[in-house]
Amino acid sequence: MAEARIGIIGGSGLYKMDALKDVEEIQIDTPFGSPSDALILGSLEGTKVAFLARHGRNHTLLPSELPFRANIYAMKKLGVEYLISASAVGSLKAEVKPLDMVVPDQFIDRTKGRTSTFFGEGIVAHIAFGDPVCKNLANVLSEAIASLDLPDVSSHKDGTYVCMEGPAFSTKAESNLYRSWDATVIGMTNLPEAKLAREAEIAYATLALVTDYDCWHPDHDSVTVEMVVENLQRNAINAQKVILAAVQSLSKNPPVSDAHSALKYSILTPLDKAPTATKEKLRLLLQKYL
Ligand SMILES: CSC[C@H]1O[C@H](OP(=O)(O)O)[C@H](O)[C@@H]1O
Ligand SMILES: Nc1ncnc2[nH]cnc12
Repeated sequence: MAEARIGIIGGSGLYKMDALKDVEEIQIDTPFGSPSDALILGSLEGTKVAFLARHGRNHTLLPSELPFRANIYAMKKLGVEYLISASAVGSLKAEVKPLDMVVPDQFIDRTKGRTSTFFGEGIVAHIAFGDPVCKNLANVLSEAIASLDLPDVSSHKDGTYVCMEGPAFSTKAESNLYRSWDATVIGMTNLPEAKLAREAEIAYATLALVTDYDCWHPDHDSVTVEMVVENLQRNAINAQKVILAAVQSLSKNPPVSDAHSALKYSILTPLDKAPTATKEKLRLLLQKYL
């Protein structure tokens, strides 16, 4: 199987990477079903990367329908060690404007019943998730933004991403509640991904691309898809520049990441006592520890 150390998951508006060369589409089967779409393997200025359109290339999957486990497992199968998520978000703070970029360091989970673990069926693991994002990978993203001159874009290092269930946007009461929690941005996808990436020992960080002020701002209309789409195109162009700069940095100086050994002290079940079928299903994640 072809390999890439760096993975990119493109969210709303980022369905492909224009600069990818020598592209190969790979249909990957996983014990958790099929990913959102074929993974696209290609070269970004000489560095091999794997790209996946989170909602499918034609945006056919709701946030609640995303096959998060299959997506992360497929990245792992290709050898991905660093995973960059590009995601559209609403802003919960006046100073974080549409077109700005945020590299969050925290998440709040407001999803409902999404499967966010590979474990179960006889193998119990509890990963540490106090720092849900790989700090070193997040720094690479922040430095990549800083290295570029992006008109009308301010960059915000750190911040809290509220992950809501959707697909409807928030009520004003909810939006103001999240503001009272000092949250920075809101989206519908990144938290299950971050958890599963950590279980798969993949360093994960988010490039959050602001499209709107959600519905709390007295001087701005409440978010609509039309409003989001208006900003997505410019965000997608900027995001590709940032990702390219980040990939170049990662290929020269791949940072250490605690995520790469996240399972070391997390598995409670003695693996010699665990069901063979589950060990086989999770072999890709567990092989270092078997
Ligand atoms: C099109 S607005 C709502 C939609 O956009 C974000 O998706 P992604 O994180 O994949 O960029 C948000 O989470 C919602 O899924
Ligand atoms: N306001 C918002 N709420 C949730 N997800 C979003 N994605 C983009 N804008 C959003």
